[in-house]
Amino acid sequence: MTGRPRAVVFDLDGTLCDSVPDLTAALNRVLEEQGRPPLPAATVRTLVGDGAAVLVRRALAEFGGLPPEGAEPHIARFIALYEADPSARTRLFPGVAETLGRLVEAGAVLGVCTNKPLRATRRLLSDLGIAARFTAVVGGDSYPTRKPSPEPLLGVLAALGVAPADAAYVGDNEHDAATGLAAGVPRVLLLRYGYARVPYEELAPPGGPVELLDGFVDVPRVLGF
Ligand SMILES: O=C(O)COP(=O)(O)O
Ligand SMILES: [Mg+2]
Repeated sequence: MTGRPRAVVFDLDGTLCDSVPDLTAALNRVLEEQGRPPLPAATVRTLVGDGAAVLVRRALAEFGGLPPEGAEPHIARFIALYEADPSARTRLFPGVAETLGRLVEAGAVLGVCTNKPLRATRRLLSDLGIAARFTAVVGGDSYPTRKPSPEPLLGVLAALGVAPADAAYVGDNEHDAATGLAAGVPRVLLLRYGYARVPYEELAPPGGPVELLDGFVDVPRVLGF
């Protein structure tokens, strides 16, 4: 890529918004309905990043074991609860709305590539007032595979009509680093305020294509806008 990218694709949870409070609320409703104790938000934060089904499976399996009926009905219940109200306690990280506006004004086309189910993703982007910034949005259930597979990111870029070589990907965790690299995107930025389960320094060895940022407002400068 010479100069600034034509497209910038963003992860959602832990990158654009702090969604842990609403994920925690929906998850704890599901646990409460089974007579299980609630999980603190700090624990739920460590379970996010592989989509709704894995979030519920991890919560059930790691904290009390699978019920006899299995995880499926509880996954469905969680998704229904979360989709109905994904934004009551969820906030954009500082500078996100303004920075997305700057990028669009500077001529970038923007997309979202998240492991969150697509319906909840669309509703959350709309509730947060940023849906119109994105030309293409892909969720964890949009393709047969989800991140760290490159399939969803390649799908967003195809929808945007931009080659991976002309794009940047901005995320917050180990899956985002792996996804960006596997898709052949030359610039991969990670926000170090996010929900990674691996130390950020390990995800971005010096001299490699993955770069660490402290704040969302740094995205345009780092990408040459
Ligand atoms: O795990 C999820 O539901 C979504 O996480 P992501 O937006 O960081 O991909
Ligand atoms: Mg994330």
